[in-house]
Amino acid sequence: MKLKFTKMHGAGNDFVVIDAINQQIDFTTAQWKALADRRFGVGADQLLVVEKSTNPSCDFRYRIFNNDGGEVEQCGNGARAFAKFVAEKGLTERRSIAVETMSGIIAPRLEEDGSVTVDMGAPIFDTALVPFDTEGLAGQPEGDDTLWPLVLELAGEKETVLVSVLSMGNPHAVQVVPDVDTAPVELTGPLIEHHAHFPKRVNAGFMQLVNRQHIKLRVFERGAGETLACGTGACAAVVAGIRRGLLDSPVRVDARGGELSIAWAGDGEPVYLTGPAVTVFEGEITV
Ligand SMILES: N[C@@H](CCC[C@H](N)C(=O)O)C(=O)O
Repeated sequence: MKLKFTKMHGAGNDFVVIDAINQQIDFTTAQWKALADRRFGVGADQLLVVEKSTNPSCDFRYRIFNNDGGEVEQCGNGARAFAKFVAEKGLTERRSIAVETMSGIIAPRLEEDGSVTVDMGAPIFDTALVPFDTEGLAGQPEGDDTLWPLVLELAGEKETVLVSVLSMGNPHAVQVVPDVDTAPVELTGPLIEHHAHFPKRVNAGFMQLVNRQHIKLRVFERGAGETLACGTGACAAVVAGIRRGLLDSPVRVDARGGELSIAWAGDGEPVYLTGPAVTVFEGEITV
């Protein structure tokens, strides 16, 4: 079967975007994985699928598959690419759309300057919903109920890292590091991703505070490894920093592939993610 696709990126987090409204798609996990493969396929951190929604208050349904073939709940940079894709393909005339995802409705809006702002919904702190199993963990530090001590096993040695645990529709564990360039992202990222206390695995964020409205961030993503940017990771890091009293909204987030901006007014309020969405090329592949 021949499949038409568009290669896009958002601050270097790259995607294969597929119109499943005008094409019939019924892929196995192995086929998703093959398409995302950087040597044998097109190559992408995530595959994004555009579908019709059955929810009358939504314009589209948005499905997300990680590079490892697994379907996941949310993707922030992908949401910006999604909004640009449906506009460029003429699938909608609207500049603001409501999009059904596995973890609720999000609302991307195309800005005049070409960037996209997404209402990502409110962060979730209930550990059962992240999901995060707190049984057997040592006591939490005073002041923030989302901060947890996580014990990692590194070459037989135990090391405790303090992580803020929350969900942006998908699970995140964010820690503050002195310098993102020397942070042990490749070493501890996989250990955090697969930590036994996260039954659905987790995205591991490493943030460096530059000032109260500016951070640097690296994210070791669940199912994709370290990416050049992670939109939900940026939302989670800023929410964690504001809750810990370290940051003030809005916050500029420097990822390795570009700059994002995050605004959040506090508990119960939605997080707004603004950043670029770029079309790289169109293609057709036999799958
Ligand atoms: N790159 C994304 C997040 C994609 C999903 C993530 N790897 C997960 O498994 O939850 C973003 O921009 O948010």
